[in-house]
Amino acid sequence: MIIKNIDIPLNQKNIILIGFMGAGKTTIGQLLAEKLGRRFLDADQEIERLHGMPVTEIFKSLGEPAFRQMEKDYIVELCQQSREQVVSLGGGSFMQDEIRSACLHSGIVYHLDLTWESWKERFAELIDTRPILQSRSIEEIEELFNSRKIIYADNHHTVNVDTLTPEQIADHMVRHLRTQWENEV
Ligand SMILES: Nc1ncnc2c1ncn2[C@@H]1O[C@H](COP(=O)(O)OP(=O)(O)O)[C@@H](O)[C@H]1O
Ligand SMILES: O=C(O)C1=C[C@@H](OP(=O)(O)O)[C@@H](O)[C@H](O)C1
Ligand SMILES: [Mg+2]
Repeated sequence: MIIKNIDIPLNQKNIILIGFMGAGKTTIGQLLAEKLGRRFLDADQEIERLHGMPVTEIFKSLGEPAFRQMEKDYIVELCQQSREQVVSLGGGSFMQDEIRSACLHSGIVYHLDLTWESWKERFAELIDTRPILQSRSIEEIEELFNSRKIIYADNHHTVNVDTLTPEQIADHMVRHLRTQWENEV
């Protein structure tokens, strides 16, 4: 795969949010984009728009492999073609090598990290809209959480989201990004 957008200035790179379902990627990405005056793209919302159905329906009627293919097509293309966006990924997309590689080469990747204890408190509000959670026991979800954490460790910056509000996290990221942009030589 040829990856474009590698050699662009740091302040033009897409900012890409990764992390487990419910970590706050969509909520914080939207806030961060507003604060930076950038366009916001949520991969799931864009896939829903492109294919004309909700993610839950894609899983139900076309199956998970079809959804993973849609994610790969959409995110790899986005990494190649766009700059200066804030992009929130779906939690499973970073498991695909091509997506991970395209994001890490072309963007600034922030991992929104939270502990299993904090995550469990969000479980009830996630279950209806995350098909991946519906077919698993809590023990299996914990296993998935731990195995994905290893993959998410491949990032540029990690932000712990256990105790702060989305607003505080977005503010922290703005400060962090501005420091990086100012220090670029
Ligand atoms: N820092 C936070 N503190 C408390 N609740 C949060 C926080 N970030 C997100 N949430 C809540 O968790 C749920 C999942 O958030 P969402 O942004 O959809 O996560 P993701 O896109 O990572 O799956 C939402 O109900 C959201 O309001
Ligand atoms: O982790 C996953 O496999 C998924 C995460 C979801 O996005 P969020 O991480 O925004 O919840 C969505 O892409 C889909 O339900 C699958
Ligand atoms: Mg999301």
